[in-house]
Amino acid sequence: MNKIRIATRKSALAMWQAEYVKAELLRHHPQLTVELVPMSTQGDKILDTPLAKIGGKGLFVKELEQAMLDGLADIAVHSMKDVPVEFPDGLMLHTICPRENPQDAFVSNQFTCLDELPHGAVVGTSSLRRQCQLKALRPDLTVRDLRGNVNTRLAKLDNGEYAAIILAAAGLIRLGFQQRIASLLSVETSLPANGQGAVGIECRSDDFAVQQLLKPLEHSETRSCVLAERAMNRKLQGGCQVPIGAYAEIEGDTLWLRGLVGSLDGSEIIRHQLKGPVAEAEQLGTELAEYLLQQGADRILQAVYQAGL
Ligand SMILES: NCc1[nH]cc(CCC(=O)O)c1CC(=O)O
Repeated sequence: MNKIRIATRKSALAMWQAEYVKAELLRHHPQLTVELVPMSTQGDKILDTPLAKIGGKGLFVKELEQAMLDGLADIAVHSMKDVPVEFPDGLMLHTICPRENPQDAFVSNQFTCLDELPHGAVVGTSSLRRQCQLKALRPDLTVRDLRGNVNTRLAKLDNGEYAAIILAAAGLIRLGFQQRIASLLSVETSLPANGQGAVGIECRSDDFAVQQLLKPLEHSETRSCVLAERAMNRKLQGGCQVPIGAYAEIEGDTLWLRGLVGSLDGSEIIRHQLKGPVAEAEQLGTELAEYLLQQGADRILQAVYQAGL
């Protein structure tokens, strides 16, 4: 094995992440040749429809997966947040890299934080999870859909269409837009999405040569956290476009997992948290989901799906 081809989306953030993996691979294996194979996904092509309405899982990953199955690429680099909780036959999530800041960021040219927003202000986000938590805190706000990659979203804010927008801090930081972050939303205010801020690497399940080369890029703490968060989503059977938050932290040998499921208007939010051994990360995620389901999460999610999303 002397060459690795990386399938990646073409957005600036995806290219940054692929370049990061390329640099890490070369740092650990200086003899290796690494090539990027940029491609467009459905999620990149359909720009005029709110994400939640396009439906279908894996909107941002399917084409990359097909490229690996067809032997046109060896690995795919993803934002873990966009990766469905189940994998197609023949492919696996092999590596989870160190997490960037997992928080949501408040970005505005006029206001420094949520509390400063005037009554009825328009806030942009295309995430049902962010919408639900925003409306729970500030029912007066108008949440308006905001699609597009990070650069597009910032441009729409600058056009004056929104008083503020909410984005993942990780994407802004990676692209050098840290100074655009007016403030970070605490995880209590806006519980992140499962996998937010983490980069994952997918490869063919039987490609042991590539898997060997990927090993040094793995970050075991991030892996445990992301596995717990994904196990929660899997049990809830939530796609990436559902008002579900899941966030894990590690303190010593203990994993602390927080989760929530909410209604679109924020009028109802079911929250719970669990602590347990890091070694049982996935069981914790499943257990937390079971608790949320008992508390009525299934009823809330059914209502979300029936709203035609
Ligand atoms: N859904 C798009 C997406 N996928 C990953 C990130 C940010 C980076 C990350 O979470 O790793 C974003 C943008 C956003 O949510 O603002």
